[in-house]
Amino acid sequence: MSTPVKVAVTGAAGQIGYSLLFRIASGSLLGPDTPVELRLLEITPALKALEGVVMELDDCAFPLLSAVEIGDDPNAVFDGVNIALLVGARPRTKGMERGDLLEANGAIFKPQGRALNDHAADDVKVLITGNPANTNALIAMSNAPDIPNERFNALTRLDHNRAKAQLAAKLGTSVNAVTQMTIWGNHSATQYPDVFNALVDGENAADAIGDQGWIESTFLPVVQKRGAAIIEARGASSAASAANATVDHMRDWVLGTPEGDWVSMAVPSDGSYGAPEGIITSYPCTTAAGSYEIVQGLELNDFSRAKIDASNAELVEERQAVTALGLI
Ligand SMILES: NC(=O)C1=CN([C@@H]2O[C@H](COP(=O)(O)OP(=O)(O)OC[C@H]3O[C@@H](n4cnc5c(N)ncnc54)[C@H](O)[C@@H]3O)[C@@H](O)[C@H]2O)C=CC1
Ligand SMILES: O=C([O-])CC(=O)C(=O)O
Repeated sequence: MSTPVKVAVTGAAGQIGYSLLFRIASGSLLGPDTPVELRLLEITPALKALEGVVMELDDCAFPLLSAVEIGDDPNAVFDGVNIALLVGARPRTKGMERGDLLEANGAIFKPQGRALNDHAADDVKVLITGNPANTNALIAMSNAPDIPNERFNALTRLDHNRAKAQLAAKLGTSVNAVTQMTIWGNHSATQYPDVFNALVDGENAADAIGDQGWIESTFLPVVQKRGAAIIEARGASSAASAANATVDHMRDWVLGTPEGDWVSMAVPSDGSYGAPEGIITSYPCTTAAGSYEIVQGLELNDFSRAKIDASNAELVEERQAVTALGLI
């Protein structure tokens, strides 16, 4: 067996943590041949609950789980970590938009960015799930000048998976038939799920749907507002599906995407497709050998262009807000 990979998870005693840790320890993240060491960060009052979760991890007797360490000091917990999954943040409740969490949650990511900068392994990859995910990732990245920017991603894979599921249901096919789906922009209600560049059984998805009205009035709002619909139904924000998407994103980043397909990842903009540089925005990406590339050369019609520009404009506003708060 190889040396254990050190995986940090913040907010480990929370809802998402309760699904995520067991998936990581069972081998879903890095495969059946890679042992993992978990480094779990929580705020001090949640450490007792976290001890209970660790007891449950012990009771699973996972063959791949080599060690678990917990703590409330990011400088200690992030020491030598190769992967950091930053989940810990307050979730929104009914009636809130994710951006309403900027001030409260943004403050968490500045010290965590610094701690990663000072203590993580040289190869660290950082994925931000805690909302508002794109701008929290920008805060963490901006406070970690020694870590290359492209090692900071934010999660839009849940939106990507939701879009695939809605499309497959509409066309009465399997999710496996849906490829080349893209979420553009912010993980917020302005995100743009793009069916014009997606394929269903190899055919253009928009052509297969053949109904612009359904795309605009049903598909887009259902995907954009799915998080709110889950809060309405469950009384709490999505957790198991968010943990699943977090695993999907990091697994693909480390292990690679399949030939002929891509995934949605919020990554630092390099100006591709006219996105302003210096924001973290969702793009179609392929990955290989632990690195991602933004898929180039896709055609965007005027409808798509306007939606993507609006979502990126929202990210610029969020960046201005956190700049004014002194977080970046
Ligand atoms: N990007 C996405 O697709 C999704 C993002 N989310 C977001 O993920 C975040 C976590 O959601 P849940 O697990 O449901 O929330 P939760 O409230 O159940 O758990 C959050 C945990 O984070 C901990 N925490 C707070 N401050 C911390 C800090 N400074 N360091 C370490 N831990 C800290 C809390 O003590 C709590 O245990 C929320 O911001 C939520 O909105 C949720 C679903 C999807
Ligand atoms: O909607 C929320 O607040 C939680 C979340 O990000 C999602 O489910 O997409």
